[in-house]
Amino acid sequence: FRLWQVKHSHFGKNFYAIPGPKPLPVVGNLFQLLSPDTAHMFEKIRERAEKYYPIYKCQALGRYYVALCSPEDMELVLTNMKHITKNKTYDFLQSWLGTGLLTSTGAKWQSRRKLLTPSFHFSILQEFLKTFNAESQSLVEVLKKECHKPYVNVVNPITEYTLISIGETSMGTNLNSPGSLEKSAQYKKAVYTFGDLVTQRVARPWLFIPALYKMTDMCKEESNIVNILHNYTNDVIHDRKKNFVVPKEGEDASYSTKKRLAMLDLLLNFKAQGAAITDDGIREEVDTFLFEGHDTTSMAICFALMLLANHPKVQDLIIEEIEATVPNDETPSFKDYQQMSYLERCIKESLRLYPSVPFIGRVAGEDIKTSSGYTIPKGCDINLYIYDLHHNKNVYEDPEKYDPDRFLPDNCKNRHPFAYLPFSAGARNCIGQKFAILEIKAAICHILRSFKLEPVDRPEDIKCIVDMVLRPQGEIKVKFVPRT
Ligand code: HEM
Repeated sequence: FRLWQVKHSHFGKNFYAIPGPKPLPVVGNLFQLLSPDTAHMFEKIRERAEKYYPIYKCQALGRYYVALCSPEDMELVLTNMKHITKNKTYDFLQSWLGTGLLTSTGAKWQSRRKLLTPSFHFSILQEFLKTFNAESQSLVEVLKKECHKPYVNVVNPITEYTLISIGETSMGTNLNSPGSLEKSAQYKKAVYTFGDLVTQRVARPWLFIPALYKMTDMCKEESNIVNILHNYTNDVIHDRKKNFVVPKEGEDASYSTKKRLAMLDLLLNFKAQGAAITDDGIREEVDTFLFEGHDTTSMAICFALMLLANHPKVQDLIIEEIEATVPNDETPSFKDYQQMSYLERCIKESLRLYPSVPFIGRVAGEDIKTSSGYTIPKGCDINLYIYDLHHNKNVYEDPEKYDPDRFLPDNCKNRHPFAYLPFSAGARNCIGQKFAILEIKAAICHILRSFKLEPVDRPEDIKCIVDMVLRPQGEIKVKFVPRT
């Protein structure tokens, strides 16, 4: 009866008019969504996106969503404040991230976004650059010890680099002390396990029912994992609290600039001023930023290194640019990195092929008339597939080719403004995008100055999996040859 009711409602009439894989009675598309493994699941999503471009619908056991892959439809959703609420998938992150900036909505999201934006101001990023340069140099030293091997799985050392960097910058904490290393390793493992649990749950709509989920071993595992994740962030906050001195009027705070505080200092200061934020409120933001601020940039650097290893001429051009900008192996300044426009194009192209956040989700806050004439009904979940937008032949010629020149100003000018969305767009775009690009530039610049990269994995060898962040199923292997 419920299904009949939905089918004949305003919601159902519009939803069922949208094309998509044929649903079975009662279970809908359940068997198309369930896959033996997360790499297979990843492939299936790509197949559906190609077959039904620019829009399709899926439905399983009372869960309804519409998938979008075209620039026109992405623009409709991302530019309208009515659609800023995240969809059901994000609810599964809340046991870990609470309702921090990534998962919250409405007035809470608005006030936190306003509060936290200054902690990524470019004057603070200039300060952070000291850390990115120093940590990139430490990364090079780690790679020097590994480069005699036939290859390095870059995921481990690069994740170490990005985790230490976000700890040192936004959190004002040293995650590289002897006591922290084991905990950091546990934390990184827990992030992966959490992502896997969420993916398994999203593919099994019956586990959306809390009472059923609570009876599973997955739920028990999730609560152990969340404990590990929260203990880690509690330590970060505790450590910073010990060293943080509330700045007096007109005084500098350590780890921050004259006028602006780094992210955790800003929250601690906000609380010290008597503002309405609890310790849990601080923890949910630290959880959010520690995760978003290291896992995304780590995967971006790993995929970029693999692509560069496969494109020696691109490496040569980057080296030429670095040498022209910063001669004599000097440490690049903020301005130097800004001038490295070829390096920036290479990173952009790498993020096109491997967007660290491959999809984002929203709820339609009102009916949406799509570019192809369908209506997404109010209240429906929407998945925006950034990965498929970036790989679509309607949007990019020869989409699988790595070609940094796609981002030359002349080659961009006729492209739809929503054709390239690694950092999303609109009000809920990535707050850390400038931080990310600077951190990635510093790592690649230091690595290429010290090593020539040779291919081990080819792009076609790498299978990605469905997760919160775009990841390979296994390793990302690159050979590092020291430059003499
Ligand atoms: C290559 C690196 C990165 C990529 C590709 C990336 C991508 C994205 C995307 C696509 C979103 C929108 C998510 C959504 O709508 O659900 C987002 C949001 C966000 N990102 Fe990033 N991100 C990166 C790095 C970072 C860094 C370094 C930080 C922090 C230091 C960060 C913090 C956040 C936060 C807090 C949000 C939520 C913003 C809001 O809803 O107001 N990200 N990011």
